[in-house]
Formats: sequence, structure tokens, C-alpha cells
Amino acid sequence: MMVLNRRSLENLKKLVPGRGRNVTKEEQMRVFVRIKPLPEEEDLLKPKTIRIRNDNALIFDPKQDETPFFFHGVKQNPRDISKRQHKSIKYDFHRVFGPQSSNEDIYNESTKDLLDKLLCGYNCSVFVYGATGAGKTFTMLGNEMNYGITYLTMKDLYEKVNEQQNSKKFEIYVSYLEVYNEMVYDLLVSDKKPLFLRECGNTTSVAGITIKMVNNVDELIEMLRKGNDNRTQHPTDANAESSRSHALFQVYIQMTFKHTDQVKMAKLSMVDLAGSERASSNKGMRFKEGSNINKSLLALGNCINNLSDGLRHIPYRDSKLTRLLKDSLGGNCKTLMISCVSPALSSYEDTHNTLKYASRAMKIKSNLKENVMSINHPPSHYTKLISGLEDENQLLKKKYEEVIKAKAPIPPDNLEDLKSTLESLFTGKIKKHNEILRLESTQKKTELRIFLKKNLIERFSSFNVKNLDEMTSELNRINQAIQQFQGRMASLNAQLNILWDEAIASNNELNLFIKKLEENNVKQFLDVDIVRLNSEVIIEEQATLLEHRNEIGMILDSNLHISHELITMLAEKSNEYYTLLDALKKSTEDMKKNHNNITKSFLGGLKAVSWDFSPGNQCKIKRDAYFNLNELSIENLRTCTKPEFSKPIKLEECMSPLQIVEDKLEQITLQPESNKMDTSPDSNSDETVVISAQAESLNNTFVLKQNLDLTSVKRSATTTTPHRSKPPIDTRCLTKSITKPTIQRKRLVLNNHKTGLTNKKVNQENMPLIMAATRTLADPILTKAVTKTRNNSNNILTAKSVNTRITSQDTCNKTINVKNQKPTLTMRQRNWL
Ligand SMILES: Nc1ncnc2c1ncn2[C@@H]1O[C@H](COP(=O)(O)OP(=O)(O)OP(=O)(O)O)[C@@H](O)[C@H]1O
Repeated sequence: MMVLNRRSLENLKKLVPGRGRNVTKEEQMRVFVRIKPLPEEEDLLKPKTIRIRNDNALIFDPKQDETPFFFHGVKQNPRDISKRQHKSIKYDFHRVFGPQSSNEDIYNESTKDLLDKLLCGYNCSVFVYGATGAGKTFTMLGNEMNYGITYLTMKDLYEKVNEQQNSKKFEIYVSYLEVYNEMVYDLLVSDKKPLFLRECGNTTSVAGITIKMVNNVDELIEMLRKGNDNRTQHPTDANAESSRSHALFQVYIQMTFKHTDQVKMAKLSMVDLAGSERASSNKGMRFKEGSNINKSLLALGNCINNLSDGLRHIPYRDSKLTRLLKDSLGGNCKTLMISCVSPALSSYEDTHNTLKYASRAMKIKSNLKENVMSINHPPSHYTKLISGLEDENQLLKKKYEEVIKAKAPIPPDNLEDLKSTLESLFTGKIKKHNEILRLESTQKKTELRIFLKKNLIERFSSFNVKNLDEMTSELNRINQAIQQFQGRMASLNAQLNILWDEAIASNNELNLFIKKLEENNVKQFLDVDIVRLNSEVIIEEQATLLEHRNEIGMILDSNLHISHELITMLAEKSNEYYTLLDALKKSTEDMKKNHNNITKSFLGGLKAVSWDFSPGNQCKIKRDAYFNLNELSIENLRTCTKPEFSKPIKLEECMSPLQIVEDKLEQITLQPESNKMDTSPDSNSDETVVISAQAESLNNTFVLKQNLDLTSVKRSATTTTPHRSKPPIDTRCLTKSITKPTIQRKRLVLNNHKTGLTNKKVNQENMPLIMAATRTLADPILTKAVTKTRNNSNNILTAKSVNTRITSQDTCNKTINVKNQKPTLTMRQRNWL
């Protein structure tokens, strides 16, 4: 037995019909009525709703007097139970079969003729219609004693096929399906799965239906038996073996004429409909089945009505049944309908309805066409045909691809699981990023605090401290704080290192997961989630950055506030000293000028500060330091590149405050008179102080800074004795406008005959002496009459009659501020450091 694809059969049907052979004939639907026998008692005692008038007519609901009946030879009084007017409706049919008619009688007078038509290449259909229990299945299938018309038809078909074997080659295929609860099932397979219907021109095909080739009648009967076994049957009120589905048994015959190579194809459909039923006591599943049966039979009734009225619109699409019977009812098909009725009074309504529909079906006409294909064509015909088919094939392929592309992709079953995995991976990423940024923020704040502490020491070292011991504990406290911060920096770096490794690992895991989603074509379903989660990462990062900047801003703001207070205090004192000097007639012209500049600068405020970020400018360094504090490694997190962790300030750059102060003094060395290289006009004087003002002073914006220094001693360009090299103290300032007077002393040469210190390093012993000398030098009050001569070229101020002489080799931008001890300035302690 061979199983063929239905599509190949359909394709065969599409072949060009033979020229002039497909003549269309209009045919009336042939309708037969079969009256079911009643049980003997009922048959004799009860009146019946049908009286057969002749072979082609019957009377429905005949008058009682016209139907006397006898029981045991005694005429019975007619009993009109319903006491109603009898309808006595006459119906004409192609044939009326009485209760005594056997299945064979029916076959011989109805279906047998169809076989000849079928073997001539016409499609034929037989369907049985009627109420439940009216005898449809009995007619169609029968039993072992009384074979149904399907069996008889098949038997005869093979007999005829065998008769014609010499002239024709036959191929016979069968399919068997049922429509149950508006679903189509294949009855030739035991695994029942619903099948889909496909419209193809005027015919409806069933996708995936089994079509089996049969070689003899036994195989065919076996197919039928197998299908019947699979059919849905349940007992109902009206029928103990009620068929709850519509069954469609189809036989496809392909006949090839051996002499002419002509091919004819025909299809025979045997349809056993489920019976219509009244809303009875059936409940649950039976009730649902009944509703669906009635629904499809109603649709069939509507189609019959429209077809009989000659209407153009036939509502075939209203049910699966009518879609399947489309070409059997009104198309290219010789159709035969056997209406089964019961004459029992209890079936009065059902019988009447069946007869009405059967009568209407009589009016249905179909257009019969021979399905003939000729293969006697010239070769050019086939070339054309093949090229046409190839074109069509290409077109269909293209359309198919378009449909596939346009077809909405189907989300995977485990989409929710994938979504939750994605969420948890992103949550991990957000957590790690947050931890890194917060730690980095702490690191930056610590760095800033170290810087500010250092700044504090520098600021302190600007002062001329009488007794270093007094400040030692304070300085040590600051030193300890710096060391603590440095320790914290080292630990933060270690933690950051670990966190970064974890973040990179978790990011790799996430990327791998997304890549797999992409490979499995699932990413498209999670794209929206990925965008949302990425936004959440960015939002979290930006929130942490904002918080960090706020904190840095607060620290800087406090520092600014303190600096402001300090400047204000210094200005007050400067003013106080100047006023005192002026009153004592000790003020010089230069002092007066400086005082005026200070006052002006105070009024000018920030406007007086020019921000020069050109390369090489110190301000650039300040700006970098400032902006760097405000940044976190967000960009690195995005690209997943581990940054170099902020290098903690080296210990040597954070020397103890005491060390710094000492170091500054240490830089001052004594030099023999002979080594001096002063070229000033007063170079003959043995006690000369070369005081140089900062070159940038008056013209640039550091007026404030410079003038706040009570005395600025500029190192002379001509004094070049090099001293041990030591990196300059970092003079980074947070904001230029509040830059404190900076002290940068390098390689100073101090000549002092009176002190007797020559070329000596400052140490613990000689430091008080050096300090005193420095103070004397720096304090204009204490210095002897200072005379100034301005050197036009390098802006050097020379002081005469001073015992001490200080020269510097660097004239660029390094200044020495030596402050007067009096009055002592006090700085407010702040907790924020
Ligand atoms: N012409 C007949 N001669 C003898 N018995 C009959 C005849 N018609 C029907 N019967 C019997 O009546 C009963 C019901 O018949 P059948 O099952 O064929 O009805 P049906 O119309 O197919 O009902 P359903 O639509 O519920 O399947 C069966 O037991 C069957 O044997």
C-alpha cells in the first residue's frame, strides 16, 4: 500500500484539460428518501407521519381517514392524538424507499449509476441526511448482514475497474476524515490531531490528511473498517450508537487510457452526516456535540436554501462541514442525497424538516465537467508548460520567502526564564558598578583631604614661628591624619582592584548571555528589556557621580570659606601695620603703593584674576587636579577597561609638618662674602639685602597674592650657587582666586657676617639664629632704613644698610614670604579636615 501526498494529486488535477473534451453539463441534484422501519408494535398500533404515495412521492402527515390500519385482522379506529388539522403535504423525490427497502435496493437504484459517471471522469458525491437515529449510518455502512451502500459501491467499483483493466490503468486512493465539534480529524491514523482546511480555488483541501493508495477491494474495505473504528460514537437518547461526527470517505481514481495516454481523474465522496437533534435531555459533552452538529447542519441547510434559490452567495464558510462539501453541493459534481426519515410520530418535526430540506435540495443544480487530461501534446507544449511552471515556482518561492520574513517570530517558551536571568545579570552589574564608584568616590575624597592637609602645612610653614615646639603637637596631629589617609588610600586601592576584576567577570558573563540570545534568535524578544536595563545602569552611575560631586563641592566650599576668612584676616592685619607705619612716618613709597594695590585688588575681587590655561601654565595643573577630583571611572566601566588606580600621594611628598618647616630653613645656607655675585649698585655694601619682588606681581592677577606677602624676597638671577636638588613643594591650589601667598624657596644663599654663619646647613642648633635672621630680613619694621632702587630689567629691589644679605638664583616665579611674627595669626580649627 502506497501513501501519496495530497498535493501531488492536486497538482495532477491542475494539468491542462484535454482540448474540447471538458464539456460542462447542468445536472439536478438527485434526492432519495428512505423511510426507516418502525418496531412491529409501533408500526401496527401507532399512526405514522408518512404515507408513501408512489415510488417518487410521499405524503407527510396524511389525514387519518385515508390511512385505516388493522391489527390481527380487525380495523382499528384511527386515533388523532394531537387533534390537529393534518398537513397532508405531498413531496416529490427522485425515489422514495419504503421501510422494507434494503441497502442493496437503495444502492442498485441510486449509487450504482454513479459509478459509471465516476469512471467517465466525473466527480460524484453521496451524502445521507436526516435526524439522529433516522438510519443514516445504517444506510451508509450497514452491518454484516446488510452491507451499506459504501461497501457495495466499493465492491462494484473494483468489479468495474477489473473489467476495464485492459484499456485503462487505474490508480485508486482513499482518505477518510471526520468533522467532530467543528474540528477535522484523520480517521486513517490512530493518533487523532486536528487538521487545518485550505482553500484552493473552488476546492477545499485538508492539510496533512492521509491519502492511501489501495490495490484491491479488500484493502479498501479494511481502510473503511479502520476509519469507522476511529469514528466518534456515543449513545444518545435517540440512538444507542449515535455517530457524533460527520464522516467523509473519499475515493480518488486516476485512469490512464492505455491507447491514447489520456488521463482522467475523478473523486467519489461518501458523506455520513451526524444527525440533527432537538435540545434534549443530553447534557455536558453530548449537549456540546449536539449544538455543534446542529450548527453545521444549519449551515448546510442554509447552503442548500441559497443554492436552490439560485443565489450567488452560498455561505459555505459558515462551517467546516459546508467548506468540505463545497464542491459536492454545487460545483463540478454529480451529487446524490439520501434523506433518512422516521415515520414515527415522535419524530414528526425532524421528519418534516428533513423532507423540507430534501425537497429544496431537489432544486440544486451542479455543473458537471469531465476531469480529462490529455498528454498527447507536441513537445513545444510541454516546454511552454514547464517554463510556465518554473516561473510560477519562482514566484511562489519569492512569495513564500516574503511571508516567512514578514511572519512574526514566535517567542520561545522559556522567555520569562530568560528575562529573569537577564534581570539578575544586570542587577549584578549595577551592584558592582555602584560599589566601584562609591569606593572611588571615597578614594577621591581621601585624596582631596590629603591635599588639603598638605596645603595646611604649607600655609603654616609660611609663617615665621617663634617657637617650633609650641606647634609640634599640632603639626604631629596633622601628620598622623595624613598618614591615616594614606593608609586608607592603599586599602581602597586594594579593594578597588578586586572589585574591578569581579565587575569585568560579571560583565563578560552578561555579554556572553546576550550573545547566546542573539545566536538563538531570541534577543529580539528581549531587546526592550536590554535597553531598559542599560538605562538603569547609566542612571545609577550618574546618580552616584552626582552624589560624589556634591560631596567634593561641599569639601571645597568649606575650604573656600576658610581661605576667605584667612585672607580677610591677613588684609586686616596688613592694613593695621600699614596704618601704624604710616603714623610713625616709617612707611615707604613702595609700601604705600603696595597698600593701594591691595585695596584695589580687594575691590576688584575675582575679576582681577585671569585664568590662563595655556600649556605650561601652572594653572593647567591646578585645573587638572580640580577636575580630576570630580570625575569617576564611568567611561572605564562602559568599556570595561580597568583603570590605573589613583596613585596615593607618596610619603615623601607628605613629610611631617615639622620636617617641612625645617626643610625650608635648611635650604638656607650661609655663603662666604667672596662668593656673592651681587651686581647691584650697592654691591659694595657689606650688608645688603637683595629683595626682589615677584616679577609677575603688578601686572598680572596675582597682585593679591603677592601683596599679601608683607615682604617678598625675590631670588636674584645673578646668585647661582646650586644647592642640593629637592623637588619643589607641590603648590597646587584649589582655586586661583583664593591662592594663599605661596612660599617657594630654592637654593637660597645667605651671607651674614654678623651672625657668623657661613655655608652652613640649618640644623636644630643654628635654626633659631637663622630664623631670627630671616625675621629681621623679612620684617620691614625691624630692618634698617631700606632704600630701594628699581632695576628696570629684572625688577629687583635692593635694600641698603642691612646686615643680612639674601640672594636667590631663581627669578622666575618663586617667591619667599617671610612673615612678621607680630601679631600672631590664629587659624580656626575645622572639623571637615
Ligand atoms: N432501514 C433500516 N432497517 C433496519 N434497521 C434500521 C434501519 N435504519 C436504521 N435502523 C436501525 O436504527 C438504529 C439507528 O440507526 P442509525 O445509527 O443508522 O441512525 P443514524 O441516523 O445514523 O443516527 P445518528 O445520526 O445518531 O448516528 C440502528 O440500530 C439501526 O440498525
